[in-house]
Amino acid sequence: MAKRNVLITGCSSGIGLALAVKMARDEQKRSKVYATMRDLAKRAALEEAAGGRLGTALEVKQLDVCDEQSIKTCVNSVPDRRIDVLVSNAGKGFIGPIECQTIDEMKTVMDTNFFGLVRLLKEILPDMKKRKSGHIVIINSVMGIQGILFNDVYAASKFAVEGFCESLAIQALKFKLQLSLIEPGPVVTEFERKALEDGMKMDLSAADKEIAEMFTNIYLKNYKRIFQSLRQSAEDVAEHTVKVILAENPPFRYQTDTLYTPMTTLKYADPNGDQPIDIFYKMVFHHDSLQCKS
Ligand SMILES: NC(=O)C1=CN([C@@H]2O[C@H](COP(=O)(O)OP(=O)(O)OC[C@H]3O[C@@H](n4cnc5c(N)ncnc54)[C@H](OP(=O)(O)O)[C@@H]3O)[C@@H](O)[C@H]2O)C=CC1
Ligand SMILES: CC1=C(/C=C/C(C)=C/C=C/C(C)=C/C=O)C(C)(C)CCC1
Repeated sequence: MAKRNVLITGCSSGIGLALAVKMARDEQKRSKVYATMRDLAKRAALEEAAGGRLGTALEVKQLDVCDEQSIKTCVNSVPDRRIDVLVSNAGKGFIGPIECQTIDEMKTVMDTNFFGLVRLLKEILPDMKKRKSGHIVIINSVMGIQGILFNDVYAASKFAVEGFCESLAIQALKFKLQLSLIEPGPVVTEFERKALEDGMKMDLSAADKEIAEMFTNIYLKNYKRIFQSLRQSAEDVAEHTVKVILAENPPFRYQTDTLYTPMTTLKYADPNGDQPIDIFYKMVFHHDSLQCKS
């Protein structure tokens, strides 16, 4: 069987790096991995982790999901432009009260997390459709299904991906293409460190006192602890993603951590949408009265 070409975005750290290395280390040598990143100055960690697979099963390439020309140049450099599996992983977190975030900052989050995927597909989907083969794998988030306090814009960017993919999956089926959304819960990566660092130095003067205190004393104070205790590792998420990539009939949605299944199930179980909001409200403000409405 011919090797499949796998292009992954955002491989300078975290899930992208772990997945690129895992795919390249496959003992059956089933894949050629194009591990991309926007800033090649950050390639050392990936190259070290790839070890002997570098230059054979894994090649490092530049790709910025916010730059159409960089996507085109990267895709054109792949033999016959043949990408069998596209893993859209590049993304950024963003936490805090919206009063303290600028529209430009919000646009960067949407531009990376949502339009980044759209740009990739505009370049890669037409070839997949012509070949009538291809698998599009998106590292999305449980926050694409259920929003969480102080993640308003990040959750919106991940919800946008869900709506886009639900629509596209119908067309994809017509062309025999597969589309899979990977939905991790918290994962300890640079994502967590960067979001916490930005949150800690956020100017909260535009928010009212109650909201500023809630963000500092409830959200930021518990953030590290919640991420440390309820998290998965990037390697764990990569392991699950490899299974989805190699599956004969890959699922449309795949949650990497069953811990979050009750949260997402509740969302679908209550058509009024009140229960998840009620539970999160109690979780944050009234831990003592945490129970489902009957
Ligand atoms: N960590 C978590 O808790 C969770 C993460 N996710 C999702 O997983 C994905 C990977 O994140 P994770 O590994 O955790 O975090 P990391 O911060 O470790 O990795 C994010 C990667 O995306 C890259 N990136 C950011 N902007 C661009 C861009 N414009 N073009 C190309 N690459 C870019 C970063 O590059 P650079 O180093 O240059 O910034 C980095 O390589 C994201 O989509 C995130 O939303 C989903 C659920 C939970
Ligand atoms: C910190 C914190 C909470 C949980 C945060 C979680 C669970 C974040 C998940 C982030 C993810 C999944 C990011 C990537 O996509 C609660 C429970 C709201 C209570 C207040 C403090």
